Amino acid sequence: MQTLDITRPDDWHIHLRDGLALKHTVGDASRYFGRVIVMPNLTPPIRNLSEAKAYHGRISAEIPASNTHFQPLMVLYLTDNTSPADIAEAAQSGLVYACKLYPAGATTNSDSGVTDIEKLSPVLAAMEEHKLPLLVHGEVTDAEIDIFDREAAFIDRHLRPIVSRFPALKVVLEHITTADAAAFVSDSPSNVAATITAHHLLYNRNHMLAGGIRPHYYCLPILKRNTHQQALIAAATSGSPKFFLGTDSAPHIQSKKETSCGCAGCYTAHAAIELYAEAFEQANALDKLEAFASFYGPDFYGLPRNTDTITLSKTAWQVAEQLPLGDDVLRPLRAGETLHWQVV
Ligand SMILES: NC(=O)N[C@@H](CC(=O)O)C(=O)O
Ligand SMILES: [Zn+2]
Ligand SMILES: [Zn+2]
Repeated sequence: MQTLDITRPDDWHIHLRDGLALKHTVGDASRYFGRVIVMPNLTPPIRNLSEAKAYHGRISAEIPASNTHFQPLMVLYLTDNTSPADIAEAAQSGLVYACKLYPAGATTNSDSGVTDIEKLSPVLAAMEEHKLPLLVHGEVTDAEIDIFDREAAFIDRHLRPIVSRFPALKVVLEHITTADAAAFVSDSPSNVAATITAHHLLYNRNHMLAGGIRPHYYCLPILKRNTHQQALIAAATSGSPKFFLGTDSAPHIQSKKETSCGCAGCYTAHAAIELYAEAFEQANALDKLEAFASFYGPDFYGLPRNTDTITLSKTAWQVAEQLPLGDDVLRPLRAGETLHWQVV
């Protein structure tokens, strides 16, 4: 039987939600991930240190007592009202590891996001000064821009200017979906990086739309055409330290996905590293998985790499049709289908 030992991986982009859901999301995420960067897009969002502390407490309460490897890293949600003082306080706390820019209206729970990125300059300057990374949902929100072009448009309109105006600011373009994003990140200085999800490595828009519409593949930024998928696979398996693991596991109850106006987000926390292993194996690049999953993320954030390991084995297993989410259910990615890798 084929096995693969890798240094314990971290997830640099995950949605754990809140309340009753935490039991299930934390349960799945904490199986083998070390650190997870916890997205702050709750309603209301996590806007300052005191909200981050309270949320950290609610997450920590769901970590099994026997688990000594799992560590949630908190993120602030930038709004039009975020102040440089909020940034200084968060940076000095040791509890907050980044701030997230959601253009208002770009994605799930982004209504409180930033309406005018220009006005964010004092906050970005404070983040640069306090060495707090900026995490970006990189899509423009203009109704006239085609949904498949929103990431590329964001890079040209907003990201290039931010990167050149704040040259020491660490920037992570989250969940990239295009060749344009991969090229932008590759061509930028070393303070600019990107996370890549397993589902954007495994799928393109044909999987979502050809032969029937499959709402469980619908996420934002939306799956693009195959040529973009190929560029993401090339980036993830390139050995470049600018690209690292961020699942964007984003749970929504089944009834909110399978409806006339379904929510955006794919749930992958039940099988995250297993899905990445499949994608890397398909690209003949299993030897590149460890650095992508376990080295480049902490290196970018300036944190130590994990020192223990996990073992993957090539053993087929079937994903459940449904998983609990609070007092409801969700349909995980690949529900009812076979996966080929398993964590021992
Ligand atoms: N990716 C998604 O489609 N959805 C995420 C939000 C996000 O990461 O943009 C969610 O919170 O559901
Ligand atoms: Zn996003
Ligand atoms: Zn996300």
